[in-house]
Amino acid sequence: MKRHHIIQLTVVLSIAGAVIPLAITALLAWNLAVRHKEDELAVLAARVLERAEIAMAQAEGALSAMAQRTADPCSADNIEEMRRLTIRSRAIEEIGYIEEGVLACTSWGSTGSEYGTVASDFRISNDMSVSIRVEPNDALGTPMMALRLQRYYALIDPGHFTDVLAAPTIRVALAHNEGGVLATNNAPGPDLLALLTSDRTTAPQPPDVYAVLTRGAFTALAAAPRSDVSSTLRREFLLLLPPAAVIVTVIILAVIATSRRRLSPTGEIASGLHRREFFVRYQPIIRLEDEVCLGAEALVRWRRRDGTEVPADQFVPIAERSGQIRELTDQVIDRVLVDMADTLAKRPDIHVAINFSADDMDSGRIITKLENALKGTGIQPQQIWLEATERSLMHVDRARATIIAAHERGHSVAIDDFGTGYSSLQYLQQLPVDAIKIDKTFVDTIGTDAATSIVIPHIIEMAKTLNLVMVAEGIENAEQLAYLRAAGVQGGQGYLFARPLDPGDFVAYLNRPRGAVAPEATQPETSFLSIGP
Ligand SMILES: Nc1nc2c(ncn2[C@@H]2O[C@H](COP(=O)(O)O[C@H]3[C@@H](O)[C@H](n4cnc5c(=O)[nH]c(N)nc54)O[C@@H]3COP(=O)(O)O)[C@@H](O)[C@H]2O)c(=O)[nH]1
Repeated sequence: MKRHHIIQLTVVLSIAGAVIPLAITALLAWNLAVRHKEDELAVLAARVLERAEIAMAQAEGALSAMAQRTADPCSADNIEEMRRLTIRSRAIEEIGYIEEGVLACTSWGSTGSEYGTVASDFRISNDMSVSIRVEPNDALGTPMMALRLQRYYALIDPGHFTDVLAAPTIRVALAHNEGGVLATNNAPGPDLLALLTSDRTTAPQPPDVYAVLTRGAFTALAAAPRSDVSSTLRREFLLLLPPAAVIVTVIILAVIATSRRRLSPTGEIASGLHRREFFVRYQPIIRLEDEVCLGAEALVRWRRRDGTEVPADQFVPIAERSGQIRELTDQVIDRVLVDMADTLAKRPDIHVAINFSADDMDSGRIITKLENALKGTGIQPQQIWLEATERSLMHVDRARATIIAAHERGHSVAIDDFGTGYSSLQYLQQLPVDAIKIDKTFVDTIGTDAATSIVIPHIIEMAKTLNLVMVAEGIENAEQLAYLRAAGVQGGQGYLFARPLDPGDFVAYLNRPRGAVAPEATQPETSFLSIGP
């Protein structure tokens, strides 16, 4: 993914990382606010039910008490008792006695007025019936509910059930299972009343927040408009905001950290490895004696998606530090075998030197990797050289074990950049390497009066003493070539011969007619590379 795409994605994910948790928080706050409102409404509905139950119980009790009296129903004593029961009960408005359709007396005295035919709407028990809407003759105002036992009746104002202390926006209703809606307060609409009378699960959901409670034969409803919820919503949202802010911060930090990682060199190398953007160029290695090409050094390159080519020294050290060098080495080995399988199989006199890092040399895992990779390719292990810098061989014991294992399989091993590291005679004696590659910095001093120009004769002497093959790096001019050839350095590479080449160009270079010995004539025994285990 390109840099600006990663930055765009980071911005989008950061915004989403902030918006989504805040939206979820708002939704959660809304649900909590609704839940709290529903709880408040349930308390109101419970109060309505309680009032209804108490009122009914009081009316039933009063009627039973009156029915048990033996005195003349409309005697002064009986009327006094009716009045006493009416006054003692908050719910009962009136108790009366009916005789042959005539209201003989009530708690307020004798009347003699017509009672009329009042149909009963439902029965509480076998002998107690209820009429929901009774218009009392003495016009107490609102329609009343009448409970009747034998000839006694008690009038209850149903408004008393629903007349609970609540905000004006709160709508309340009470229904009896058999009698339907008994009382309402603040005029609940038909959609709310439907919740009392029909199946609540199938009834259309009203826009209001509501609570419906059923106890015994009564069902009570309390409802509030959604706008009432907003007052508690703010409080709930502010309560949830601190944890939401923490989540948002964590998400944004994680997004930024991930994109920084992806934008970091390590992240970019990881993407490059994932997309296998690394490829190999081959710098010819020349036998100085007759300038015959005997092989090549594999030098990794990175072609980014935008087409830019990154040189090895800009990413190899990073890959070494980040532990990505293993994957990189593996991809280089695979690439070399793909690029060179045909050429190496046809030309057993040719070798390719692959660079390995400290991690590769310490772990020794490359030996197995090479062994597996070479299987069935027709390439001889002798044709793959291992190159490692002196710094890569610092853990002498582990490096020696890897070198020995390489020898056992037929590979040769060269110390790269010789002279720039910790090279000492003792150190070299401990490592059974086959060749040294004299670093370019020393080759550069040939023919100059640089202070380091005196080093190269010593390196050459030391290598000869230890019977090591020498390959000089970075030969750029004829003077350097002449000096090295005269000093007995067997091999060399550098821009004087060729720059690192693409595989096809290297094969063409290898087969070039100019000054080259015919491939058939270039037999391994004539090569300085015929050394080895
Ligand atoms: N672990 C691995 N290390 C690798 C691998 N491929 C390369 N490397 C190491 O990276 C360092 C830089 O290498 P590179 O940029 O490829 O440079 C090499 C040559 O291009 C350059 N060269 C060769 N001849 C000349 C010359 O005449 N003049 C001149 N100015 N430069 C020249 O030198 C580098 C050769 O390096 P080496 O022989 O290995 O020292 C370098 O340390 C590589 O080792 C890899 O796959 N794995």
